[in-house]
Amino acid sequence: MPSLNFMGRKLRNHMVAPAAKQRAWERSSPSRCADENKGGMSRIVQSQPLLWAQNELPGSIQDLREEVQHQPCNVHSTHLDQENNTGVWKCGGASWLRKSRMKWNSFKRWMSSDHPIEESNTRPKEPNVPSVSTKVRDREDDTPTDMKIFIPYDSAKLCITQIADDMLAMKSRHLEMVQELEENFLIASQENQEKTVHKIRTYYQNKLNALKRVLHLYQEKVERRNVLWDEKIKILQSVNERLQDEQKALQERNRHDSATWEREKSKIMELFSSRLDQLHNHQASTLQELQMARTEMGRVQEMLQNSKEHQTKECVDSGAPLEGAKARLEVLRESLYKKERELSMLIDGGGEVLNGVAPSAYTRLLAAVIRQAHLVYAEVTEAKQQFDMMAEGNRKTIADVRNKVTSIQEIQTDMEYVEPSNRKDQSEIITSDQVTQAVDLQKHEVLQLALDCIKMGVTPTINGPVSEDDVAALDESVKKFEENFTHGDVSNLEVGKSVGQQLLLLQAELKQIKEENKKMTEYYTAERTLRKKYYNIVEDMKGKIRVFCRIRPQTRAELAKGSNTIVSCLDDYSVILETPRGPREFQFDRIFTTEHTQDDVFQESSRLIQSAIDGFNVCIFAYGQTGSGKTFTMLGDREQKNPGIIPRTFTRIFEIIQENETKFEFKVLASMLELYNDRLQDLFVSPSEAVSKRIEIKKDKKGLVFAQGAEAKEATSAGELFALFELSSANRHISATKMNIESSRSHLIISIMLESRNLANGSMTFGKLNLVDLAGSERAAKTGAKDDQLKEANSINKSLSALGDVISALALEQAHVPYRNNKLTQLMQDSLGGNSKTLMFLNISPSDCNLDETLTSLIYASRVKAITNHAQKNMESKEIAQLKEVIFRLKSGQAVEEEDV
Ligand SMILES: Nc1ncnc2c1ncn2[C@@H]1O[C@H](COP(=O)(O)OP(=O)(O)OP(=O)(O)O)[C@@H](O)[C@H]1O
Repeated sequence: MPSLNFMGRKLRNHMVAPAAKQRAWERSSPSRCADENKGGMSRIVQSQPLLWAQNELPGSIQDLREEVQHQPCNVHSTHLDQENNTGVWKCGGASWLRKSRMKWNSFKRWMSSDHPIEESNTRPKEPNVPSVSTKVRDREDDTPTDMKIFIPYDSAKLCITQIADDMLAMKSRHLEMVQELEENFLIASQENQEKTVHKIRTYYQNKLNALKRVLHLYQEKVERRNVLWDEKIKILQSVNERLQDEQKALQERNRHDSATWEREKSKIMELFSSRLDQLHNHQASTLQELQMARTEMGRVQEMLQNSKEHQTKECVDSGAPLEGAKARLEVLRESLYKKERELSMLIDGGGEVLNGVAPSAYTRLLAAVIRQAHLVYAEVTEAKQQFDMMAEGNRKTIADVRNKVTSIQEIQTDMEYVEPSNRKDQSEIITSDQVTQAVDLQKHEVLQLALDCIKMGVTPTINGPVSEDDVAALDESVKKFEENFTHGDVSNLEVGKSVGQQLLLLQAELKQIKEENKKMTEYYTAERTLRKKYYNIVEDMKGKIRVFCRIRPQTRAELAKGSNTIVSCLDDYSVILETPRGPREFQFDRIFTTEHTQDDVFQESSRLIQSAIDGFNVCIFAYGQTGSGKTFTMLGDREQKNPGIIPRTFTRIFEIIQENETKFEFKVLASMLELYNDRLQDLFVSPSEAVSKRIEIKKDKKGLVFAQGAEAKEATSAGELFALFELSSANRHISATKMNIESSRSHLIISIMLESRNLANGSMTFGKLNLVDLAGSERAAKTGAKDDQLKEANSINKSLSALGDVISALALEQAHVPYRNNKLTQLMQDSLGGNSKTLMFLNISPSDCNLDETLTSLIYASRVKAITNHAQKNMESKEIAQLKEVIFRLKSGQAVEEEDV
């Protein structure tokens, strides 16, 4: 049975009409729809009616294709309507078919025109099944036009139903696809949007971060500057306060002196001003006289003029002379000239004759007054100021008055051009004005002269001829004046002078007291230092553990952070820590500041090296938080430009040995151990070898602690000892903390056994010198330690806390001291509270960022100071030493000489 492919599906259950039947159908349908074939309908449609009448549907593929390809809506509806009318197409499926067709067509249009890509994307072509449109087109091309295929009604119906189903399915699929596409699009756009937003956000976030960093740097800079300024301001403030205090004290002292002086001063000033007033009054009266003389002269001149006119007339009339008038005029003129001379001399400062006083006597009088005044001026500061102010004010007034006088003179010159009738009145006004100004000017000039003379202590020179009577009169007045000065008014001046002198004396006394104070302070400090020194020696003799505190300088990191210094030194023995609750003072045996060198530090500790050689157990150890300067103190810097206690000790040991080699025979043995993660390690062997080595802490019969299993190597020079130390340093554990500082993560214990034999008596001494660089105490959280580092930190803290417990127990003199709690305390047993001289270095940071650690360390070290050791010399007599030697030789199978026994 032949099958049809339709829309990619095989159509089964359809009947293909036999060829004969088809041909008959073709023949019997010549022009069935001739009228309807207006829109170019195919021939198939035109030839249908006959068969339709026989209840047979147009079942050819061509028909279906036609229906599918064209827009048959109106045509087919007409056609179907017709069929309905004829009752052939009765199944009621026309509208259904139409709808399907319409949907199909619209879908086809959508597929072919608008969404070619989507079609290919969403519905991949099956390789062997062509798409509907292609297939139909192919068939159009391939199928001969005269070929007819008849499909039975049932098959067609089924086919159409299937098509409809397909279409519905397809529609729903496409709707889904559209929806999916829309969703995809939405998601994609959303993603795009989010990506863009993310990109923008990241870009701006980066920018913001960079800006923040810059801002942070600036802030740090500003903060650092602020801190510096604050410090400077503080210093300035303290200086200012000190100055203010001093000023207040001086003011206080001056106040009651100046009150007395004020009174005396006003009296002196009154005296001066009354003297000056007298002079001024005299000048004024002289000037008035002069004025009167001038007026009189003017009147006489007028009279003369009148009489001239009269005389001329009379002469003309009678010829008599004007003898009387002339004589009077001469007298007047003479008196006027005299007055003018007096005045000018007075103004020039050198009056020939003043009020009947001769110049030499006048000079003496003036000199006496000026001498007294100058004394006051020179010795009393307030008086000096007052005088200077007065002189300045007076100078200004003189300048003003001179200006006025000049302007009056100018007016006088202009008067020459004024009408003679007006001239008289105006000249009178001007003259009176001139007189007032002249008096004023003289008054101030005299005052200025007096002030200048007082200031410089000189007497103005007066020239001119002097009569005998004048001299006698003046001598009399000078005497009177001097008497007045001595017995009466002048006493005030004396008081002023004595006040000034007292002031000077007081100042000198103050200076002396200050110097004495300074000396006293120096003596006190020296005394205190000496007392402490002796105290230290006594404590040393008693065997107390001595604690030195060393303050390191601020590190670069701390300076960069802008940390403040909170540790200061009161003296060589007291350190003060500024805490939020106020300053706390701690006392130690010695304080070393940043100004102290490695040499200073070693000098203080070198006495103990001699003790070790003398047969004592000596322990020097450094304690402090990480980075506080323990290694710097014990070992020095990495380049060994500033060697610490350990290398210096090596050198010193052999220096002492060399100094005593004629009297003693020495043997130096060294062992170097590390306590890392609660494990003792011999540093003379590599870490890999050390793993298999077991070291145990033991005590010998004398109670001296030693590490069994650790090598002790002999050194015959400082160089050898140093080489041994370098060898051990290479095997040490160090790590970098968060602060990026190379940090010791283990406790370093260097034990130097010093054996000496007295060549004179054969006695043996055994000293042990323990040099310990403890690992840094630290807070794990602060250093950011993790894993191995955290383990290290825990182990270090555990050992240090065990050390703290031992210290507490020893300080409180408890019966049980928990030495055995940790290997560190076990090792240090004979150094702490044992048979030892112990020196502890407490290293601290001066910065506020380490306040907590510094405070803890200071408290810790304060407790250590309370411990008393019982230092004893490890010595054996010659006999014991010899017996030991014999026993040793016997044990080792050597021959024993009689002498030995
Ligand atoms: N007195 C000092 N003068 C100058 N620099 C010092 C002084 N003390 C310490 N330093 C410097 O401070 C830094 C830290 O010192 P150091 O390594 O000695 O500390 P530490 O306490 O031994 O640290 P850790 O416990 O981590 O080993 C070093 O760079 C050191 O040079």
